[in-house]
Amino acid sequence: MEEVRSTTAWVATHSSHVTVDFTGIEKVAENMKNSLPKVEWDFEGIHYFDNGPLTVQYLLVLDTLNFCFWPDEEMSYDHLASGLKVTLESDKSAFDADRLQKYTGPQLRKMLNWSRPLPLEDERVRLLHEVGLELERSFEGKASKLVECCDNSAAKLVALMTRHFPGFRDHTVYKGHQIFLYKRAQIFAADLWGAFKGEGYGHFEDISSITIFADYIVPAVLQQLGVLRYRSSLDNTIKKNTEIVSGSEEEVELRACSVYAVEKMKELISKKTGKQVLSVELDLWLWAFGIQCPSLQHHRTLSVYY
Ligand SMILES: Nc1nc2c(c(CN[C@H]3C=C[C@H](O)[C@@H]3O)cn2[C@@H]2O[C@H](COP(=O)(O)O)[C@@H](O)[C@H]2O)c(=O)[nH]1
Repeated sequence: MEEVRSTTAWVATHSSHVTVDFTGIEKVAENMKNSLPKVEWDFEGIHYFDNGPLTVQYLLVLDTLNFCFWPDEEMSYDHLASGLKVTLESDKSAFDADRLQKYTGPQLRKMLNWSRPLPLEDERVRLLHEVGLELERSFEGKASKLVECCDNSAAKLVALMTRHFPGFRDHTVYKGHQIFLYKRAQIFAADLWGAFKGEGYGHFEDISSITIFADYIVPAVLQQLGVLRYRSSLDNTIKKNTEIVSGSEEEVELRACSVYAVEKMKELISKKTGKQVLSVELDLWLWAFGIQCPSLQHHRTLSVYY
């Protein structure tokens, strides 16, 4: 995760389209210092949970598919989480590694109770197959084995995920430098931590090492809070819902500056309160705020990473 931290900081100090506003960070930190808002994991009540290895399998499948909902206005993360939950409740072997390798687009639609093609459906199917195959080859088909290999380290888990599953390698090149964001790999660690309440499969000694998960909701919230400022051309692009190309300077800056800004916010809140704040806690608060704000306009990039 050090790579995520240092490379996103590099983007923030070389950015052309997005600026991190330290006065904005100061204001948010000042507001938060007296009442650190805690958002419960699964505040929506949409996830599968049985306190065992099947929950780990569920979360891995969920985060394999946890990207790009916006092209269909009615599709959202909630549909995915609850659709997979219902599927697993009615068929406990639905996410066995051999079955993951065989799903088709129409079968995935059925799982999510969806009648039209899903956004990036072929990519979703390909990534499911990839995860099933590698789980079978290296982890006896079980996501729980993968987690057991990590010695209660979230950093090790992210490293293992990105080593074994190419679809989780969320990195890019910006102004000649390799930038790491690792959104879905980190969110998998955070989901385990949240679901198991920091115990069992969710026990990570270094949960403080993970950063926020750079998606399309958090940058929009940060802009609304005055923490990020956009150049007018980027602002117009977002307001007009014009697509931003994956890997473009604008896209990388939106994501990387979000990670960097929340790291700075976290340091400031910790300094003001004398208490350790986690990026994952700030992320959940920002994200929950964002999805409850339907007028929030976010950037649109077709991507399998977020
Ligand atoms: N930064 C950040 N991004 C997150 C999440 C989550 C869900 N986390 C669950 C874990 C525990 C909680 O109870 C949450 O339910 C999804 N996303 C991203 O949002 C986008 C979908 O948005 P919309 O189109 O409106 O459904 C998409 O990029 C998706 O990947 C998060 O926590 N943090």
